[in-house]
Amino acid sequence: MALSASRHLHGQQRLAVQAINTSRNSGNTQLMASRTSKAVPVFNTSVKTLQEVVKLGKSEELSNRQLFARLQVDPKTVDRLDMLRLGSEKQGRFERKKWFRYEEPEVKLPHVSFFAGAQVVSSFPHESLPEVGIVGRSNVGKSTLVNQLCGSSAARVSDKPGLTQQINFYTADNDFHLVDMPGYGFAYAKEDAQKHWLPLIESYIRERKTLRRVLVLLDARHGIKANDREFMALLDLTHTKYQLILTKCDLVHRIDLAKRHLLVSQEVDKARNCIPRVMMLSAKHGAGLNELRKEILHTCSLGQKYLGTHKKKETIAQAEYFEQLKVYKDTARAKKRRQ
Ligand SMILES: Nc1nc2c(ncn2[C@@H]2O[C@H](COP(=O)(O)OP(=O)(O)OP(=O)(O)O)[C@@H](O)[C@H]2O)c(=O)[nH]1
Ligand SMILES: [Mg+2]
Repeated sequence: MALSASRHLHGQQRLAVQAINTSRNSGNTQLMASRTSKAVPVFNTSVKTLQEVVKLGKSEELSNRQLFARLQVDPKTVDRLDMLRLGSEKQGRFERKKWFRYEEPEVKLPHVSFFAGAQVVSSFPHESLPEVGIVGRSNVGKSTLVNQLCGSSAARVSDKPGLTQQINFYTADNDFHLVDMPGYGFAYAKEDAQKHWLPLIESYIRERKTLRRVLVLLDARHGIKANDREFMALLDLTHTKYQLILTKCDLVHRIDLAKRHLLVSQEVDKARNCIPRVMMLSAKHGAGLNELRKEILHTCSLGQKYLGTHKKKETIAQAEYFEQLKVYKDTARAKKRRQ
């Protein structure tokens, strides 16, 4: 597991991250940024723009936080987050008061029930149904996600990190399995326990033939951390398909969420086994869960069974929403002109 984090990065991304690190190490206290310098437009324009920001960071010795603040987001992306109710909103002046909302058609997954827990490889259950594994740092919300995806309370959840201490297998109506793993990067876990879990997770990932995809959960407030990179390097090495999910999106303002999404997407752009689409959700508020449910169903080849008329309903709901959004924006523009 002790794989070098930088090995996972590619060419330009590595340069960008190195430059960000250099700017961080070179002393953030001596800030040379002029207040008048322009924000660099970034969203939707891929690696080139990240380089621009990094160049700016180098020339002005900005910290990561300041670089982050300089990123600009595409209003269309913010509208999309708004539609899916992802990200928090500042109260007061920045709060959007709306009389309409996107009535997202719900995707229902079958209830899950716990059927096996494994602390050693020999306890892994027999390989039968397609499996989706859930990994991530401790306390990122893995067990909560298992519950929220399937509307159950089968998985135990705690606000203290390190609750899940074995690999837990949940079956969804004998159609597929969700596999909840212990978290990594938990500093207070007894070293023995950490030493035990990591090889166990690694064995599961290396050996499990029915494993269709691994969902790597990242806290939207922090993005990709060093131990996430190590884990992703392992997944690349073992040719395991994986996808990144930003969780706890309700705790991040939507502009910052858009920026975080951009940076994470750019970092994994060229990772060999990573699905390029980085998903966002809030297990607490339910935002983004439908998108992930659909992704899981398609991964387990269950789309036809569960998503029969969903696409049609979704198209109608979206058309209605965009129509109302247009009216809302036109009214707001007219009001502004009158003032
Ligand atoms: N605000 C917010 N809190 C969340 C969200 N998802 C999970 N939490 C909270 O995060 C805490 C940790 O959740 P768990 O599901 O136990 O996290 P875990 O990743 O399984 O943790 P370990 O088992 O220790 O690895 C709990 O207090 C949850 O209520 C979310 O989307 N938003
Ligand atoms: Mg857990």
